Amino acid sequence: MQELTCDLLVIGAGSGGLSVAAGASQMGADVVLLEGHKMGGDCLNYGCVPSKSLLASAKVAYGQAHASAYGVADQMPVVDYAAAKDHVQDVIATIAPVDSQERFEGFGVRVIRAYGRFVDDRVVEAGEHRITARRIVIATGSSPLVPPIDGLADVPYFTNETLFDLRERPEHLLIIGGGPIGMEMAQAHIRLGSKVTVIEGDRALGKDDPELASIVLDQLRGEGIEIAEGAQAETIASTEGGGIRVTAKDGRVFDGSHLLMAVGRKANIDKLNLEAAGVETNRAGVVVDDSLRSSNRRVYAIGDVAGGMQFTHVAGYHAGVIIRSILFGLPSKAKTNHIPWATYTAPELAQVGLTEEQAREKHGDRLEVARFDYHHNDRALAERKSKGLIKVMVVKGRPVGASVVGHQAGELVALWSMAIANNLKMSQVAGMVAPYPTISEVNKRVAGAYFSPRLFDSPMVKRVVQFVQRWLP
Ligand SMILES: Cc1cc2nc3c(=O)[nH]c(=O)nc-3n(C[C@H](O)[C@H](O)[C@H](O)COP(=O)(O)OP(=O)(O)OC[C@H]3O[C@@H](n4cnc5c(N)ncnc54)[C@H](O)[C@@H]3O)c2cc1C
Ligand SMILES: NC(=O)c1ccc[n+]([C@@H]2O[C@H](COP(=O)([O-])OP(=O)(O)OC[C@H]3O[C@@H](n4cnc5c(N)ncnc54)[C@H](O)[C@@H]3O)[C@@H](O)[C@H]2O)c1
Repeated sequence: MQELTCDLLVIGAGSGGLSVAAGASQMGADVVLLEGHKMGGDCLNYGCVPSKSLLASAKVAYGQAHASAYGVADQMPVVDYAAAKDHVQDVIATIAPVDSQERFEGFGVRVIRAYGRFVDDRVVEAGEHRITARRIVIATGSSPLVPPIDGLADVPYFTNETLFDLRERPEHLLIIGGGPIGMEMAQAHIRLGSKVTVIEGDRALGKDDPELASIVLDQLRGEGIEIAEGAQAETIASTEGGGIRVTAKDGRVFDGSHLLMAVGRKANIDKLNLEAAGVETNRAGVVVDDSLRSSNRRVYAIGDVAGGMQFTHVAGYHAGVIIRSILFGLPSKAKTNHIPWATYTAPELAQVGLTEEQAREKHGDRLEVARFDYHHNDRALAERKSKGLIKVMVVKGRPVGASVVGHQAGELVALWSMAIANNLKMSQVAGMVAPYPTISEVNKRVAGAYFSPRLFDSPMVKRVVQFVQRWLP
């Protein structure tokens, strides 16, 4: 066993761990990084990157089949599913050097390719190494949750860890779970030529505003995806023809050729022997305070394993929060009110801060909701992507949440993250000038919509204008 000591030990080389290791090492800390599997973690290998790449192939296929509205003949797309997967792997390979062992060794990080396991409150073993660290960061991410559904163990099924390796196009893909993984993969596959059925126990896209989510669901159903809501999968079995049958609690039956499980995540804590370190856990993962510290003050947890919002940009944000505390000993807290998320279906669905329902519950009558429809955005009309809506929840002139559905919703929501993070007023957003014609004018126009009734429906404003006009030379 080789003994090592360091300032900072990072366990997990995914979105969170790599950000901490890169930042801390470049600012002078002595960093050891452990990775038991692939550098880059879920996002690069099995998550964001492959899913968005496959959606990009799907978008091209859909565009070919729906070109005539633009004066270009529709073409039945000839999809080579395996070639689309080659495209996915090519994108991963292009990004991989950024997350590579070589790059991190170039920063001076000692990278050990082994799973880490706590021995006591500040010592971790990994492979042939025993590492004693002043501070330890758990950034071990999450894995697909595979619930104990009757019969599941007896049929072949895919998760996000195996789907991107599948080379033959599924004839009929059954997807259990109508969250972001389920809905993104549903649209990717219907557009690439599979039949798709989504079996959702509650409400599809249930974490988002229902009014906006329904615009996405209408589009997906219009493209041919069967979305069964309130259908809790209860039993799964193979059929005689070699297919798969899912039966819901209420008796509904769904037959298909392939099955994707997309019912949420479980934190990767099993291999860590956290009891030895006195690190408390709960069902969501490692229990942390606002500073992302665990019950062991030397040990932090960030990203998916910390059990909160599970997104790459959250893992990256967490990294910044703890670097401040670990390297400089400064107080630093993670906030959530300005963290956006987006689901990359077409149309996209994005959220930051409170939804209308949450804002109504928290702020009651003080809440005002400004709305603006994509149908009034000239660029969206020119592109024939005018199905969309933005809602901004405003309290005392400041945004507390924004929900966007439509073309580039994920891009639009970033502005509202900045507004909320900096406690900006709606007047400051309205003061921005967006180039014409861009989709981002939607952001300015919704701020304008907040002020319109105050300016255009106010007898007082009218009286002042008439008075001033009488006296102006
Ligand atoms: C299909 C899919 C699509 C997604 N799309 C998006 C998206 O579009 N946008 C977005 O923001 N998020 C998306 N996500 C979520 C995103 O992938 C995760 O939130 C993000 O990867 C979390 O980063 P992390 O650093 O916490 O964990 P990970 O990136 O998973 O990294 C954890 C690493 O730790 C390693 N590890 C685990 N245990 C140990 C141990 N004991 N010792 C050493 N190493 C260990 C693992 O091998 C892994 O490499 C998606 C997820 C999925 C599944
Ligand atoms: N665009 C993005 O940023 C993006 C994309 C994909 C994933 N992610 C991240 O990955 C996480 C996991 O995604 P997910 O879609 O797996 O999880 P999820 O928790 O968001 O959705 C899972 C869905 O499965 C349903 N479900 C659970 N058990 C069921 C059963 N037995 N039968 C039928 N339905 C059942 C739930 O009601 C829920 O709607 C997301 O929460 C998100 O943080 C992000």
